[in-house]
Amino acid sequence: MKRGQSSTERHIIVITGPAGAGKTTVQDYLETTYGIPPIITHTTRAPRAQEQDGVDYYFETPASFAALDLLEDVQYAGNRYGSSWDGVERAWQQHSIASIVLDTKGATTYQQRLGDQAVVIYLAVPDPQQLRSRMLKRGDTPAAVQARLHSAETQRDLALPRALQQTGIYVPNQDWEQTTQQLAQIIEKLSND
Ligand SMILES: Nc1ncnc2c1ncn2[C@@H]1O[C@H](COP(=O)(O)OP(=O)(O)OP(=O)(O)O)[C@@H](O)[C@H]1O
Ligand SMILES: Nc1nc2c(ncn2[C@@H]2O[C@H](COP(=O)(O)O)[C@@H](O)[C@H]2O)c(=O)[nH]1
Repeated sequence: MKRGQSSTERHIIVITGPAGAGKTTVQDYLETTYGIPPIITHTTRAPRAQEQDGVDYYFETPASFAALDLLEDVQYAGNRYGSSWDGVERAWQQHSIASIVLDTKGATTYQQRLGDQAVVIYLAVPDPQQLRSRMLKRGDTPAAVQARLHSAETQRDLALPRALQQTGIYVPNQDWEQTTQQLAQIIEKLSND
């Protein structure tokens, strides 16, 4: 299959939403529960405690990031992030459904470029105090949490963007049990496509 060629059988679950909403938690759950492989993306951000190169991200320098052949890339809270067709194809070699965690700008790009192959899930946690306490609980420093919450990108991602309102699936992530039930419905529908 050529890069970007449309296929009815292969899908990417694009998980988006504000910082601290639970996107990585959902991605990990989809992998452990359904065997859905994550697409690993690239960033110039420094690794957090416990994060590993090649597992959580490919951690890049500004120079190595600039040399990448990327499908899309963004600036988020002062760092660069980007994803590649190679990453998508590597995940699709393992499973017909893959997942990727993106900001809402990247999610919009995936929807525009992949059409129905991109299934966008918007994880909603509308209360910034809840996002703050989740990031603190995760181990982020208070200064990092403050900077992240005040970034223009997090403020933008607090709401589902207009471009995703028709096709994006709104998933409130307050009650984890309810979240997993909604995820099960999404996976069942995709598996029957
Ligand atoms: N439904 C939930 N209820 C309570 N806590 C949750 C829920 N979902 C995720 N969390 C917790 O919230 C914290 C942030 O989750 P996670 O790191 O997955 O967010 P994220 O959206 O990937 O954040 P970022 O974009 O900043 O990387 C984690 O400690 C996670 O365990
Ligand atoms: N458009 C893209 N967004 C990405 C990519 N990889 C991660 N992200 C998003 O960036 C922010 C910040 O991530 P963090 O790990 O530093 O908290 C978050 O919204 C991610 O979803 C990417 O390749 N492209």
